[in-house]
Amino acid sequence: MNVWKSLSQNQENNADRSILALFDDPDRFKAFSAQCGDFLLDYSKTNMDAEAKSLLLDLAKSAGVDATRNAMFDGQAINQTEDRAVLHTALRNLSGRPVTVDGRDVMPEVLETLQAMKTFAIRLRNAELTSASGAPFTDVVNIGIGGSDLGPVMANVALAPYHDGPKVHFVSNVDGADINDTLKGLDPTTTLLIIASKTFTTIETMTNAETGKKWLLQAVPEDQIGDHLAALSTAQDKTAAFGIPSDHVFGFADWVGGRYSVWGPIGLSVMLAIGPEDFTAFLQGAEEMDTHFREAPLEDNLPVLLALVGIWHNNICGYNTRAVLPYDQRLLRLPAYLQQLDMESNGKGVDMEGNPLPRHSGPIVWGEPGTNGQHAFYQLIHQGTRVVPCEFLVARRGHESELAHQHRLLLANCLAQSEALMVGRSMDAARELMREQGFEGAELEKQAAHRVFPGNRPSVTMMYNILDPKTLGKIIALYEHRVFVEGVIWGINSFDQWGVELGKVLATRMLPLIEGEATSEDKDGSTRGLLATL
Ligand SMILES: O=P(O)(O)OC[C@H]1O[C@](O)(CO)[C@@H](O)[C@@H]1O
Repeated sequence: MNVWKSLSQNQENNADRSILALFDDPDRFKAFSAQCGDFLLDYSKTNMDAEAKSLLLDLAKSAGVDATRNAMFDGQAINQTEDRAVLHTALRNLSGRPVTVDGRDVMPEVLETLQAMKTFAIRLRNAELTSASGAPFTDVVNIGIGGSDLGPVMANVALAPYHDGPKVHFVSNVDGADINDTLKGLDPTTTLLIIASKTFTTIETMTNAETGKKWLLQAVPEDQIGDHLAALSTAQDKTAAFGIPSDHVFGFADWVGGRYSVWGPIGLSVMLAIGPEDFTAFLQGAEEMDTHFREAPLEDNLPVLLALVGIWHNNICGYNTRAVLPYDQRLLRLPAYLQQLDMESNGKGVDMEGNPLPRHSGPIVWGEPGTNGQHAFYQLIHQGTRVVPCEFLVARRGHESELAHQHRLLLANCLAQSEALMVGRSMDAARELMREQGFEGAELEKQAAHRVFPGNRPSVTMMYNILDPKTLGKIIALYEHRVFVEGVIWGINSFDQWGVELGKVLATRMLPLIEGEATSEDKDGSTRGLLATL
């Protein structure tokens, strides 16, 4: 029987399996958790049993996860629709181990660029590299969108305790409100604008870059404007045309995907905020996870296991979303970051050969930090008609040692939520509760029904010592490889994003209609109707 069928069979045979009952096995936690250093992945609170786990591992083996992973790390062009290697891992290959693309070792150039970023960051942070007036830069604005924004924003918020450089801001949306509100409080004479765009053609970024440049020109002489600009891009001809001096341009190759780019030049704003040393620790954390992913056997391999949990919930149990719930306020932007990483990578409908997929690909990823979410959408997670697998992340300790009691409360809430999801509350327990409150008869029955928690709802918990740069690097690399493994199992290309193209093309054609320079005759009735109201 094929493995997919065996997995479905396992699930059908155990449709009423109780997650809690799986803990009758005293070794359940040990067998269904794995570690990479202090980072622990607990997937014991899922309804996966030993047979299902073993079948899932067979699935990973038969899909060739090992071989494709090696092909990725070795620089083969696994992004087939763009004929590109996929080498974000080279950006954190601090060992300098040779990585060849088309017969050429790319590592000398990668390390040289990293060194150039460090030199730039040190000089700016030490006020050796100054604004046109000679004053130190107080503020840095990263103008970018998608992968040229979400990664640096997420890391910047996550690493707030390590900020000791200029204040870093982010502008992404083409909505003028974004740049207007960001620049409003800033002084152009002490602000550096970083234009972050892999292609240097993205309409939102280039429009905001022009607006930003005009804002600078109000206070900075035109011939010195270059002092206030930097660029992060693969398109160095375009950065020069924009007026950015070559020593303020940090390039990278096309084998770094946008949503995988925070590790290189796109991370410059993070490096400016936290300093090169902490940025290097961020890379080291990712490098550690890379080594673990390459070397740990599949059954102990965190990215593989997290991917298999995802496949189990999505394809076998039929749960179509997953909630990322960091009990770590500084991971506020992690869900948004993972939405791009996961949904842009694995939101695909055809396999490598272009054939329609026989089963669902990537799930809907969403989330918010706890405990805030508890007072918002957890109602649905606990009592709604849909099952939402949850992914909790929590540190063993916080940075605020003087507020350790608050951290204990945070931990208590995190652990209580996964317990509540699994254990639930039976009708009998709810009746008892209502009886204690003086209800009886039909009213007791009615009130009790509202207080039942079905339970048996799955979650995974990831625990780490503290959210430092190294741990953040590990978390992000873990999720990158998880997305990769899931993609390999579905047989899709996780590294292109053709699904974003059509909207871009239509927006370009729509603009003249909005500006009244073209007629809307060939548009559908809804679009015509909407245009008519402008
Ligand atoms: O860095 P760029 O080239 O401006 O692209 C920004 C983003 O746009 C996308 O291409 C999707 O629209 C993302 O994949 C990418 O991260």
